[in-house]
Amino acid sequence: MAEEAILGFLQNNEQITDSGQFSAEFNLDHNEVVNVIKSLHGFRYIDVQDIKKETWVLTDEGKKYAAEGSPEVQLFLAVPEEGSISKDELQKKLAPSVFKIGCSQAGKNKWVEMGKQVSRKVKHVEDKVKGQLLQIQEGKESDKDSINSLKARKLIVPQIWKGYSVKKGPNYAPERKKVATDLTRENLQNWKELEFKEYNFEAKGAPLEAGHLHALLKVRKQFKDIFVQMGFEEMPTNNFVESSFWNFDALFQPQQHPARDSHDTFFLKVPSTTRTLPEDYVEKVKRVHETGGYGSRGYNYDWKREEANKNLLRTHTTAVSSRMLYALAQKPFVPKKYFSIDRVFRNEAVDRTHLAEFHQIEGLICDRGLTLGDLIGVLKDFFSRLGMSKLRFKPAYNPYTEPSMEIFSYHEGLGKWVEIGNSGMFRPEMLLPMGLPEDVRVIAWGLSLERPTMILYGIDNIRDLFGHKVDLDLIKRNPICRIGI
Ligand SMILES: N[C@@H](Cc1ccccc1)C(=O)O
Repeated sequence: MAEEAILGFLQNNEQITDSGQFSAEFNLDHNEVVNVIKSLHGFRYIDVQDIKKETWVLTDEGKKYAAEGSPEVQLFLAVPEEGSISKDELQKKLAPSVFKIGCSQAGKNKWVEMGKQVSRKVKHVEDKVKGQLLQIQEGKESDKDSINSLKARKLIVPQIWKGYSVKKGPNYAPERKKVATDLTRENLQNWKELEFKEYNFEAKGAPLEAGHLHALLKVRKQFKDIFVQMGFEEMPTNNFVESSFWNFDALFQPQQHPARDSHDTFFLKVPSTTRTLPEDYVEKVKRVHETGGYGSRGYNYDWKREEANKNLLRTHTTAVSSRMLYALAQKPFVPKKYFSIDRVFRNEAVDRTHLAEFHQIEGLICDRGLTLGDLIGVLKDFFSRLGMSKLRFKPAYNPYTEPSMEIFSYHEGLGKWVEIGNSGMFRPEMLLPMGLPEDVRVIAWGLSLERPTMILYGIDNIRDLFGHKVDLDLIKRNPICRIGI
């Protein structure tokens, strides 16, 4: 229908100036006309030019008044011709919004006298608003004043109308020839008899159903790149199961510490204990817990080997750092910069911001004579590479670091300071039993991977990001969000 009309019209006329008017004249649906135009254009039967116009369409409220009359007229008609009606009575007769708007408009128009009693001030009124709305609904031109007043009352909104002007194209013919579009076996065998559709190099093609990287993986890669640029080596983190010894004891975390409770930590049933620990070192750790040494008073309690042997799911990647530092201490000293990004587990109540497992990012530098100033300098360098240059530090407590500092950053988007990590200098009670030289200091910090990822991707429920309820669509659609420069 539309195709015949367009090709037929162009046979006798130079052009279709406006596909909208054309559709109205020939009583065709404009959407259908547009589809045909696109298809004919694809085969170059026609040349086209876009037309964009601003038109007005009725809002839901506007449509209601176009059908039922404006609120002011509805209100006027509800007031008796003679005498008056009480305001309460009038209110009962009308919908609440019609009453409210009707009162103010009919009052403004001086159609009614508004008091406790309401009465008419004029004999007849004309529903201009309804008339104007109908005119717009029918696609007729309206004057500026009515457009402005309807717009102010939110009864109409602008809409961009898109159409085309159309001329004959290089392949124009009054009737469309059937062309072959696919390179099938049959089409290739009959190629001499067939005409093939021209190849469209501009066509978008079918969207690819490819794999998509999870947001956490993308952000992890960025963190990894930053560490590598700063000269850090990655620690091996492939052991989710760890002994309490490396997770807690080696970190000078006393055996009565609440984090070592099964309410906070997942302990393993099978195998419930570790097989081997370095005995000499265990002895030194026991001593520093019980009686101190290296300038420390220790905790003064009975340190139990069975407690240290218990297997658990590591609660922080600092367990890996303690293994690595111990290994480092067994050889002639060389300074090191280490990092890791991997999973840790905590026995937590799950809510919008907590899961029982998450990822920790951890960095440490081990060298002679490091100071708190070095730690602050490294943190400023590290976080500025993430685009966070406004930092604040708050004194904090960790059993294994002294001093310890929580790290806060000013988040421009959220307009407030947010906690982004934890840091500190490992205690001598931790480093000296390992056998590291006395002047070696270790500065370290840790943060979660989930938190910056949620901020970057605007996700407010961690369960949408990770776990069995993860939103697969989000993974498909998520863009590359760059942190830093
Ligand atoms: N292990 C700490 C982070 C941390 C790492 C290194 C030094 C200080 C703190 C945590 O779980 O929050």
